Amino acid sequence: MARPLIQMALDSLDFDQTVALADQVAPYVDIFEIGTPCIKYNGINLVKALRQRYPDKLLLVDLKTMDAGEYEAGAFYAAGADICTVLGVSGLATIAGVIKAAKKHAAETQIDLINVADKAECARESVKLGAQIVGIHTGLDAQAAGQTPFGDLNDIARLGLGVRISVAGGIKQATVQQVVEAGANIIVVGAAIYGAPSPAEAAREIRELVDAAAA
Ligand SMILES: O=C([C@H](O)CO)[C@H](O)[C@H](O)COP(=O)(O)O
Repeated sequence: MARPLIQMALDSLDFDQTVALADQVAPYVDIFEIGTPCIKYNGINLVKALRQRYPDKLLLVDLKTMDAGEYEAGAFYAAGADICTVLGVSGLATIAGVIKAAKKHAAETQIDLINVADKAECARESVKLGAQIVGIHTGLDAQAAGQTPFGDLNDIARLGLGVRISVAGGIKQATVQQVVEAGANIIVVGAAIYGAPSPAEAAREIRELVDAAAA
């Protein structure tokens, strides 16, 4: 199995704390995600700052675009994003717009299936349009209501879409093995790292667990 990637969800609102957290976990993660609240609060300058500080890391901007796909995402790809997210619920025209913007910058598009009713259909159509990553995502509010991403991950993995699958939603040390075995290629971790007494130590543990599960 190809080594799954670990994506660190940087979900603080504070610019300096976000960069400091990135510095702590950098040795153990493959992708820095600028989370949705963080990008709304800090804007494109944070993308530029992380791009300059980490030229070799993958950088995902969790725009969760809902409209004006090409227009909104284009600026973030130009600033250095490798991946931007677009909501599956936005519809195919918006998804196509983000994909068009990504192609202009030789970058990638991730579909976020959060709150999509027919996830299989949305994933299939998005992949036909050219999306490279399908994101299974139980958001923070849904997590608080007791939901998990595991059932959806199994359903989407079974489709054999031939693109990478990302999984997000409360993934922690105890569930890393399960999601790797279910077929996730990108493991997104936020609170289990930034909420730990030592984020660096938590990220190191997760790296070890992901690599062991994939071995
Ligand atoms: O995308 C996220 C959330 O919707 C806020 O934008 C989180 O970054 C994602 O859920 C990962 O964080 P954890 O669930 O805390 O691991």
